[in-house]
Amino acid sequence: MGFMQALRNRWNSADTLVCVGLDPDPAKFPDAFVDDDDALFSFCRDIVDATAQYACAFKPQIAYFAAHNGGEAALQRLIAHINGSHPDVPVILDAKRGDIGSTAEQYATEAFERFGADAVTLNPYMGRDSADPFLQRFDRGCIFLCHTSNPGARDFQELDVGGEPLYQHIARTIAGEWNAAGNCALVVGATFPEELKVIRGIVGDMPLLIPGVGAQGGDVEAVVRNGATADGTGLMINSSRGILYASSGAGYAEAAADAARELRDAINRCR
Ligand SMILES: O=c1ccn([C@@H]2O[C@H](COP(=O)(O)O)[C@@H](O)[C@H]2O)c(=O)[nH]1
Repeated sequence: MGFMQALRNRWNSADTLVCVGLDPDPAKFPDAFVDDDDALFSFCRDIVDATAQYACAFKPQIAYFAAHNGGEAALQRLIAHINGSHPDVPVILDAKRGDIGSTAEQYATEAFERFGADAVTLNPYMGRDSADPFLQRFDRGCIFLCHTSNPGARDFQELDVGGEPLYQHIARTIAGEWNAAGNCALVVGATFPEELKVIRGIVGDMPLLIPGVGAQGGDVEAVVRNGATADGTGLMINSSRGILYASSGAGYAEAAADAARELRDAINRCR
């Protein structure tokens, strides 16, 4: 089954739009991991197992693994663990890749074969040929940056390009020309709810990955009101730090589960 179908199944069967972000930072780990040489994997595994029932997707951010010796091997084992123990929950590798075609081929192999991800985040800045190696993988999700959650998103993404802001041109191009196989989605920050509304109007029912609630302060109610599709789905609302570090004590996994459940419930109250 491809990423898009797995995502729709998960939205419906688990009744959740929560994407659990996996951004492991050893400096924030509970004391229980001080002497654990495999802490990146063990901490994330515990979070995954505690939150899977509330997740429509998991989103490991590659930088938090690649920053450490052995971290990429830990990421590989973590995704294998998710695929083995929680096979209904798709995995989005947040890597924001984008390069000339021959290099992009290698990045596609990295995401889908080496790491076994179901979808990957991509930067569309280098254009169609940089995206083709990913778009041709019909069973995998290609999630392109459209309007990001950070303050600097305005620097380039809102520049006028021929009568409309660049982010709207990106949304229109990807929803139209690039989405022939129906395997595209967009990243839109929760911190820009008005832009989210405009993007939803352009892309129809295309799934949107929404970072920026929780630690970045995005408003859940505004996200659901402006971003959900008519059937109350269409969104993967990500929280990373707000779930991972809900507690630094011995009950970190239970606290993460509580945070994920509370986010699911807050979202569902608005649907
Ligand atoms: O526009 C974007 C694109 C990606 N991200 C990533 O999402 C998470 C957010 O983490 P929080 O702790 O929930 O703030 C992180 O992995 C970012 O790299 C984003 O924030 N904004």
